[in-house]
Amino acid sequence: MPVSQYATAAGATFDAVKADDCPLYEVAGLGKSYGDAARALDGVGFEVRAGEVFGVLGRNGAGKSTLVRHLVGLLRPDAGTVRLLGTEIGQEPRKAAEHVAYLPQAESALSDMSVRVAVETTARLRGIRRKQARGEAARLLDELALTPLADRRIGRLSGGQRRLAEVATALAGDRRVLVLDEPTTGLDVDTRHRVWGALRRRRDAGVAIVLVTHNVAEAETVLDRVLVLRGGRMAGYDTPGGLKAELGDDVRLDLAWRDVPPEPLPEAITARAVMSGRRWSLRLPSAEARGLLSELLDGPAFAALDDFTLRTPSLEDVLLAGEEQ
Ligand SMILES: Nc1ncnc2c1ncn2[C@@H]1O[C@H](COP(=O)(O)OP(=O)(O)OP(=O)(O)O)[C@@H](O)[C@H]1O
Repeated sequence: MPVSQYATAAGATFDAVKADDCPLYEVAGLGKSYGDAARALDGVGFEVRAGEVFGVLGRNGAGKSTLVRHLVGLLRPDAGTVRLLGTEIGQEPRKAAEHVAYLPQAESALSDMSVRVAVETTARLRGIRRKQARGEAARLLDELALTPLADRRIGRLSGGQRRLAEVATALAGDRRVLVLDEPTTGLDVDTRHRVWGALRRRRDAGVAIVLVTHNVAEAETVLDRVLVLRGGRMAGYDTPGGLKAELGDDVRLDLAWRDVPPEPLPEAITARAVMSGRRWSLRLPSAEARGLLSELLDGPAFAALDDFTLRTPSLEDVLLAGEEQ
């Protein structure tokens, strides 16, 4: 298999499969049930290539964690196959251990270590020599602004600080595949952006990143391709732009009322808006949205409006689309 050298932001180099070579992951017809419950995954198939951030999106219970646990060899499929670098993962579980860094939703194994020791130890376990591991840990902590917390025990950090330390350990050791389940949960906005930046740099260095996240609006800036899961089935598989194009020329109209919404309102609004207290939101064809908005702005309802926005669809709208129809 042809390989080429990529340098990562952490300073190390390693052989990574080129983006246009064979995919790192090939998943076909994946199915999984937990006992008698409905299928957690059904007929899921996709590829993940080097040098891309591949997003797995979906609502709670859609099957995202079940899917990534298959990618790292922690679950065996009931149906279908998961291939990593051409080999079926169940037949060679060591391959995942060798090439993939996995960040689960909750990581407790590292609680007793300091941040620095956890990152260094993870790098060592991933085959990096002691001196290099020390250097890599220092660079990683610096990159993620964790240096001030380097000597604190992970178990004694705040929830967000702990999550960031766990992200740092996932990035240690320059793995060619990162499988990250909700890496930014609990992180503040600056820290989330720092993590997105770190992921982008690794993607640019040829690393393949599988990313599960509920921070869809932000993740959109980093995602190259996306798999949308709904009830364990594939509801979309494309670039963010391709998925949004499927929504046609629809736009989203968000309305925030000062107090109680006035009556009467156009039925086109009341019948279709998703209402969350004073905030209403609806997706509709752009021409209709413009008409409705000017009707609202010209009528008595205008005085009751606190704010409104009319915008083109986002990836969040793609996720919402199946629920609204
Ligand atoms: N260990 C388990 N035993 C039984 N059912 C499970 C188990 N783990 C998950 N499930 C079920 O499988 C389905 C998919 O769960 P999964 O955790 O993969 O969803 P998810 O998309 O990761 O959700 P979330 O966004 O809430 O993390 C859900 O219906 C869930 O209840």
